[in-house]
Amino acid sequence: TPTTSASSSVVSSSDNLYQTLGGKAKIDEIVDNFINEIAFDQETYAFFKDSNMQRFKEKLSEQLCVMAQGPCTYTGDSMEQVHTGMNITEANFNHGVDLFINAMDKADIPHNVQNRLLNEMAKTRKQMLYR
Ligand code: HEM
Repeated sequence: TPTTSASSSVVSSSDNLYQTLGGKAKIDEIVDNFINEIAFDQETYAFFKDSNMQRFKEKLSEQLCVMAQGPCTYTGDSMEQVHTGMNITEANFNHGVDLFINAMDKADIPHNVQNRLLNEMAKTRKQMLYR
């Protein structure tokens, strides 16, 4: 815990990401924007054409809340289970991340905060690629 004013400048990277993002309302806004990005993107939409987007919306919101250390429980399937059979390439993944960044931009999430969430998401990358 920072005890001096000199160290208070680093509090923004050790505070609660969920709160910094703006809680559940902001996460849901990002998820709505992301689904809109997917709907208008041929490459990524191809993966989702048979998906239940209402379920995706709920589970992704929970997952992001957990990744941001929010007060949520993830009730979906494991990342390996869900993405197996899709053969997601690194290019597909990176393109999906670009759409997610657009979704965060449209929700007015500052870039330093975006990077913190992206960093958490990147940790699960291996569970999704080439499966
Ligand atoms: C860090 C990045 C990602 C995260 C955190 C993530 C997370 C999730 C979550 C939470 C679900 C819902 C699980 C459930 O229904 O139980 C899901 C489903 C899905 N994801 Fe991802 N995902 C990521 C990347 C990707 C990428 C890059 C693609 C494809 C390009 C993709 C394609 C899908 C599809 C198609 C579904 C729906 C599966 C179905 O219809 O059952 N995901 N993802």
